[in-house]
Amino acid sequence: MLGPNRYGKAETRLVRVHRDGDSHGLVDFNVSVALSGDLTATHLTGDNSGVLPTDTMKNTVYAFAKEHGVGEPETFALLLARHFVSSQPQVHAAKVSVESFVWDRLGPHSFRKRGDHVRTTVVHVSSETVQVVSGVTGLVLLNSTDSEFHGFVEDGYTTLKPATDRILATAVDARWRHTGDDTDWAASHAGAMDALVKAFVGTYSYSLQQTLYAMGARVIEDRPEIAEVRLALPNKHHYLADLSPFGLDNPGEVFIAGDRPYGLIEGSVSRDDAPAATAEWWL
Ligand SMILES: O=c1[nH]c(=O)c2[nH]c(=O)[nH]c2[nH]1
Repeated sequence: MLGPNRYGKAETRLVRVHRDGDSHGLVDFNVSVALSGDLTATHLTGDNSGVLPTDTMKNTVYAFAKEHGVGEPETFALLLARHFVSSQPQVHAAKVSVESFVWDRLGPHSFRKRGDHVRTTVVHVSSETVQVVSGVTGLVLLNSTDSEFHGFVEDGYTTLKPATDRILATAVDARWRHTGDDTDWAASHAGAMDALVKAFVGTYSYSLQQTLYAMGARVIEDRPEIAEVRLALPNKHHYLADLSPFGLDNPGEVFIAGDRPYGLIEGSVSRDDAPAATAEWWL
């Protein structure tokens, strides 16, 4: 029996220049489309009469970028998702994901790509429901103190020493689900980012788990349009270098930046009255 299925064009790379006079605007997106609906025939018999080619989806991304311009990623994703659901009767739901790469302006037509985090958007549209999820990935943060970790379980395999002053560092992977589908997306994203960063900076931490909850709670407190936040926080361990063989003291100054393995702390924080999600949206 054929199970759940969907199909689409993944990772269409779109760069849109808005030539408004001498000062140009630049938008740099990676757009993925996934459609689901009445697609049994193509799987079971190869009857493609209900299959909109993924090549057409890619073309639609570029044509819409020209015809409608490209503003906020949420707006562009909603436009595309609604188009596929409303124009193709056999398509019952569309998921459009956008990775948005930020370029800082250097001049009227010159830009420098920001190397760190990527803004993300995933919208799900069906004939009855709309769900908008915004987020960020690869936002690297570090506190060089105000972090402790002790009081943990110790069994026969535990070697970790309690820490009363350590580096706490992570690369934030966060998604947040909006209550509605009509918000000032730019202001909302900037506000959520600000809340995440301020909570990381301002929390005296006894575990990355505690910091995770503080970050999610701060977003929920600051942003009424957001129903739920999901966070995946790798614990980017920094190990104190042992300099005693060289007769050197090392009171929290020289560290070895660890790579793998890393702790991975994941969790969700939601508003008490958050409406239920209408589509799956795990990280
Ligand atoms: O903040 C932390 N949480 C943990 O669960 C954990 N486990 C560990 O070894 N180090 C840490 N640090």
